[in-house]
Amino acid sequence: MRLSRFFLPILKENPKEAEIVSHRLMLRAGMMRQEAAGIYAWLPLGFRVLKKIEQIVREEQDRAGALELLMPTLQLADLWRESGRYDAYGPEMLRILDRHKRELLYGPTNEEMITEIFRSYIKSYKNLPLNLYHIQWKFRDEQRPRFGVMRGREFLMKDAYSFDLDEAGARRSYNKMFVAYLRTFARMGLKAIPMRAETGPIGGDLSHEFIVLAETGESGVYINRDVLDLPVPGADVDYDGDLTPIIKQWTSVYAATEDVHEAARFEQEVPEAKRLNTRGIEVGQIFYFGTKYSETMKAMVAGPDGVDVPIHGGSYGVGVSRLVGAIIEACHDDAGIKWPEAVAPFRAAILNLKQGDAAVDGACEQLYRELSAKGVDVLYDDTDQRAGAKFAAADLIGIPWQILVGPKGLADGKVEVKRRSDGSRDNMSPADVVAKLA
Ligand SMILES: Nc1ncnc2c1ncn2[C@@H]1O[C@H](COS(=O)(=O)NC(=O)[C@@H](N)CS)[C@@H](O)[C@H]1O
Repeated sequence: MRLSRFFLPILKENPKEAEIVSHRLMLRAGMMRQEAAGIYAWLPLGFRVLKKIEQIVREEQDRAGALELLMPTLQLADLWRESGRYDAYGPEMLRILDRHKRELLYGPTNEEMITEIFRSYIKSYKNLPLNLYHIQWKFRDEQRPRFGVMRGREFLMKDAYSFDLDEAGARRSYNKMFVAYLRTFARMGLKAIPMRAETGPIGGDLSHEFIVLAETGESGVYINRDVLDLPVPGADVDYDGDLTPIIKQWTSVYAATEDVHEAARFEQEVPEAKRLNTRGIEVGQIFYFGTKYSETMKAMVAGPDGVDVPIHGGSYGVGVSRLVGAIIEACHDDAGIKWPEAVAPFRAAILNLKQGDAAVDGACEQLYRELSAKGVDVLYDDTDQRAGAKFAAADLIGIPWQILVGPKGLADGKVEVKRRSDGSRDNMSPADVVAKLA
């Protein structure tokens, strides 16, 4: 992508409404624009990151055996009356009347709708276990939307829903999602710690939140530092095998949100030097809620003995749009964002340090052509800004690799490669840059 042809409305100043670094940097880096309280337009640079995060979530859901579908954002109120949550959900629910005065709502979550879909087709335990998911926009009329995409009103969520014959089966489904979440967040360069949590409006009696440590996080957390060094299951993890050793390993080290924290146990179990009380950002939450929805909504299957029983369910959410902010909270410095390569909007930026100089222009064009031909996502800063402004922009938007092309280096057949994550620099030939990044 040539920057002269892109749409990247970088802000010079820090927007005053931004209270946390991710909100400030997303606005300054031209990644998004607020259209209403808690409602954002995703501009091209931010949208590229959102799609990369979404794709990692999708790949790990698929690896765990979940099946992707897409449910609508609008739902019938009557569906929520069946489960008894229509009134219980309260003012966070955006209620809508259509032209025929039919009562609709903008879905904050989809337990009811997925249960309705399930019960319409599945009647036998032989079709279980089943895990259906989608990646869809949600609306929650938060009292105080704030911190940019961290607590929005319209936000993108992956929500998966599992269906099993009994609790044992449902726990196996729960464990698959637990492992998939460990892998998902690790692939984004995050350490997301699974912690026991309250179940809240979703319900049930078993839930874990996956929390990224960050001072600006809304959740207070208490952990044994050992949890930060536990191994994340590899891509070859056997989802049809026994996952309980992995779950046991990750849940036997103390990690709890403040709502379920047990101070006495923490003191007793965790050596002083290993105790950490800090804050974190909830990037995902998983729930086992048994027959909460299947009983009220009559989602039954005939068991092995032919008798109809309500299925045991669970739901599993990931804050896809929140993750854009969470990753910035975890990966930034004073100059701007430091994207982990897996989610960066572009892998490399070519900075032409002397626009109009034939040798420099030629070298940049050749690098741009060769890297693009090898499938490397490149942003070529071919604007006529001075070098200092180009350095600042590249640091701000957080592209992992910067390729600085100037007349002096070129005279020696070299360009400078800067690694954004640690600031390290290397001089090498353009051909070696292509070999390194392709
Ligand atoms: N207002 C919000 N803005 C941005 N992300 C949010 C917001 N509310 C929740 N999320 C994200 O969405 C994830 C799942 O939301 S949730 O309420 O915990 N779970 C559910 O809704 C279940 N139905 C999971 S399928 C959260 O872990 C969080 O990362």
